[in-house]
Amino acid sequence: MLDATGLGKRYGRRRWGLRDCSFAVPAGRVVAVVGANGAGKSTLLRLAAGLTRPTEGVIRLDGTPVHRALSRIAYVGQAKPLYGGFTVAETIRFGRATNPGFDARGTEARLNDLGIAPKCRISRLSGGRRTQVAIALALGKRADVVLLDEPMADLDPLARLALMGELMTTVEERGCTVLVSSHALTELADVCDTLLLCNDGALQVVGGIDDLVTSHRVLVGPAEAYGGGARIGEHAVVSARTTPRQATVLVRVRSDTFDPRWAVHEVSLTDVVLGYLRSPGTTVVAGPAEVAA
Ligand SMILES: Nc1ncnc2c1ncn2[C@@H]1O[C@H](COP(=O)(O)OP(=O)(O)OP(=O)(O)O)[C@@H](O)[C@H]1O
Repeated sequence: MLDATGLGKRYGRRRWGLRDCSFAVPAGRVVAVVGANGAGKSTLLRLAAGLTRPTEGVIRLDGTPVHRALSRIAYVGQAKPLYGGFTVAETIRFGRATNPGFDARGTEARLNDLGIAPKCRISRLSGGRRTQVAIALALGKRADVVLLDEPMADLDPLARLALMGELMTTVEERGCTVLVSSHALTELADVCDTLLLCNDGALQVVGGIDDLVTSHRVLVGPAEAYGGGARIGEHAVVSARTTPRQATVLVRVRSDTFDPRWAVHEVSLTDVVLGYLRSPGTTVVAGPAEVAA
């Protein structure tokens, strides 16, 4: 279980990168960490990696503060710190020398499958190839928690699919927990089961993606059917977009009963994320039991 209580990180004297952040993610989950630019995603992942200490609160892995559990955590940040002068084979040897239990053979095989030969020099690889090496090294560590910050940013569509497939296989085989921060919501929806949505330095939504998708609907109807309130019937309004003629409203549903003036649409992860990002004041935070369900 990776859990945080009252977690916060302040940069300098006044600027909070993240504040009052509490969640609990059981082992074996694949977590989408999403939010606007500057929302606090990288800060959260660096705190989870033990690379930066919290200003307040705590983040633990199975009850131990993460900075005392570093051998169980693998992290790939946005800057991929590989030695340009090393070959891929030397990089793998370095991984084995610095991480007990490192899967050198599996890492080499994984990179070979991607067409990255052991003798390739890191400095000669493209940005996307370097990302693939960095991720292969992180997975080779056989860690209990894998943290990937924007891993898809410089991967082509096929490489993104391959990465998502690899993450699913790794989680199925090893039961580890994966946190992936990304703006690629469609790819995340295919592989992630849990959502952590950061908004302006706070955790706005925490929960199981299936639960979130089944408990929300988009209602489309005539503008006069929506009075601008916090509810439509018994359903809680998350956010609304209106034109003089039409209202499009994301609601958190309370029942199957809807005013017949509304066309009711099922939602995707993207609909949920965009709806909450448009409405920073609306928060949904599931307890550990709900995330675990
Ligand atoms: N080292 C730092 N020093 C000062 N402020 C920082 C530092 N790192 C992050 N911040 C600030 O903390 C806030 C959160 O930044 P963070 O990088 O965690 O956001 P993010 O959600 O990962 O953004 P992006 O999607 O653009 O990568 C921002 O306001 C950012 O300017």
